[in-house]
Amino acid sequence: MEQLTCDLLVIGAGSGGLSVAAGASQMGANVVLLEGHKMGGDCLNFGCVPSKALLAAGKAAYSQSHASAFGVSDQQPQVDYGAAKEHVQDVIATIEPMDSQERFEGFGVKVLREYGRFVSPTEVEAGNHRISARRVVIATGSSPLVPPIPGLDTVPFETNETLFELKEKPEHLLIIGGGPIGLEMAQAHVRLGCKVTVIEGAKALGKDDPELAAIALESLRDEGIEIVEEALASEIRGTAGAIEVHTADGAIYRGSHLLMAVGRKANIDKLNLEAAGIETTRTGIKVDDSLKTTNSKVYAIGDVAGGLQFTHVAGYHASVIAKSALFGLPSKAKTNHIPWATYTDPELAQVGLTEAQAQEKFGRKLDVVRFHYSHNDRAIAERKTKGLIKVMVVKGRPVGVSLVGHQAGEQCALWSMALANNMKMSQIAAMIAPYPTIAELNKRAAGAYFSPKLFENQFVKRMVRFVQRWMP
Ligand SMILES: Cc1cc2nc3c(=O)[nH]c(=O)nc-3n(C[C@H](O)[C@H](O)[C@H](O)COP(=O)(O)OP(=O)(O)OC[C@H]3O[C@@H](n4cnc5c(N)ncnc54)[C@H](O)[C@@H]3O)c2cc1C
Ligand SMILES: NC(=O)c1ccc[n+]([C@@H]2O[C@H](COP(=O)([O-])OP(=O)(O)OC[C@H]3O[C@@H](n4cnc5c(N)ncnc54)[C@H](O)[C@@H]3O)[C@@H](O)[C@H]2O)c1
Repeated sequence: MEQLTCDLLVIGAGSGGLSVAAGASQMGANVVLLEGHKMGGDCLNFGCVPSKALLAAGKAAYSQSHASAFGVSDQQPQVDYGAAKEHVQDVIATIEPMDSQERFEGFGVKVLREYGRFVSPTEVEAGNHRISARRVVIATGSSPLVPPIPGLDTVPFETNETLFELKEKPEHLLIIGGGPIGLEMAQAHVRLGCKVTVIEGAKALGKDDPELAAIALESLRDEGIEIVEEALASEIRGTAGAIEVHTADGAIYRGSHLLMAVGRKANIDKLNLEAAGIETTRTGIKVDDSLKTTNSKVYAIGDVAGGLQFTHVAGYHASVIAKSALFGLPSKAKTNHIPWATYTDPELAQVGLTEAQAQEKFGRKLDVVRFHYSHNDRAIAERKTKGLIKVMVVKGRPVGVSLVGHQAGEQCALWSMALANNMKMSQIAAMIAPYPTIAELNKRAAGAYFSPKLFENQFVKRMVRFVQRWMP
């Protein structure tokens, strides 16, 4: 067994682990990085990147069949599903060098392509190496949750780890789970010419504001996706190509392929956490505000930390712990400014509190302002008028923003900045967006907060009349 010592041992080379390793090594730390499977982790290989690439293929097909509104005749798209999957793999291959072993070795990181397991509070074994580290970062991510639904083990099914390799076009894709994975993949597939049924046990897009989720769901249903809610999958039957999902209410849904998209489970099984005195929760590794585990020399970041599970959260976590692991400075992770977006068309995005959460926290102090895409000139020109921005405001400052519509994910970034810096609505209103852009929505939403105060205010009216009387 080869003995290694380092300042920082990073376990897992996904979004979180790579960000820590790149930053720490370039700032002078001696870093060892372990990866048991693919460099780049879920996001690059089985998550964000392939899902957005497949959505882009679906969008290309959809625009062919929906061109007549622009004076261009509709065409029935000729979809080569296998070629669409080759496009997905090509996109992954284009991004891959950024996450490659060679690139990280170029930063001076020692990369070992092995799974790691703790053997003591500060030592980890990986293959024939025993690594002793001053600080350890667990960034092992999550895997698709496969619940023990009776019969599931008797039929072939896809998860996000297999779907992007599937080359045969599903005639009828059944998707269990109406969260972001289920609905993004539902729209990509319906646009590529598959029949799609989404079976959701509770409410589809249930983590988002229901008013805005309803707008997204209406569009998805209009495109032909069957979305059944309050339908808990309770039994699976059938054979390859002829699969049945039975739900608790007695209904049966039949299709050719099945995708399981019912959430995630933290990757902790291989880590032997007991040897390091690291405790877990129902959703992942137990961490405090500074992302330290119950072993003060070990941090957990990204999906495995069991909170919000997004690539940008893993990246943010990396920056939070870099401060404390490298410089010994106090550093805490906040959540109030973390956005998320579901990249269906229309997109659905959220940062900070939803209306219901803000109402519960602030009661009568809360103002909610809305602005509809149908009043945005660019949205009208692009025929993307279905959408809404809703801003929750307390004492002149935004505490949450929900968006549904064209580029909602892009627009959300501005509000994350506003929340991160505790900005006022007046500062958003002072921004000038180029005309005509979707971004004008943000300024108009801020304006909508001030308009009743300015336009329906008797004092303002009297003041203007008074000044006008005396003005030369
Ligand atoms: C279909 C899908 C679409 C998604 N789309 C988006 C999106 O659009 N935007 C977004 O922000 N997020 C998206 N996500 C979520 C995003 O992929 C994750 O939040 C992100 O990848 C988490 O990063 P991570 O570093 O925590 O874990 P991962 O990226 O999963 O990396 C963990 C790595 O650790 C390795 N590992 C595990 N155990 C060990 C061990 N014991 N030793 C060594 N290595 C180990 C794994 O092999 C893996 O490579 C999506 C997820 C899915 C599944
Ligand atoms: N655009 C993005 O940023 C993006 C895209 C995809 C995934 N992700 C990340 O991946 C995570 C996982 O996504 P997900 O969609 O798998 O999980 P999710 O937890 O968001 O949704 C899973 C859904 O499955 C339902 N469900 C569970 N068991 C069921 C059953 N037996 N029958 C019917 N329905 C059942 C749940 O009610 C829930 O609505 C997300 O929370 C997110 O963090 C992000």
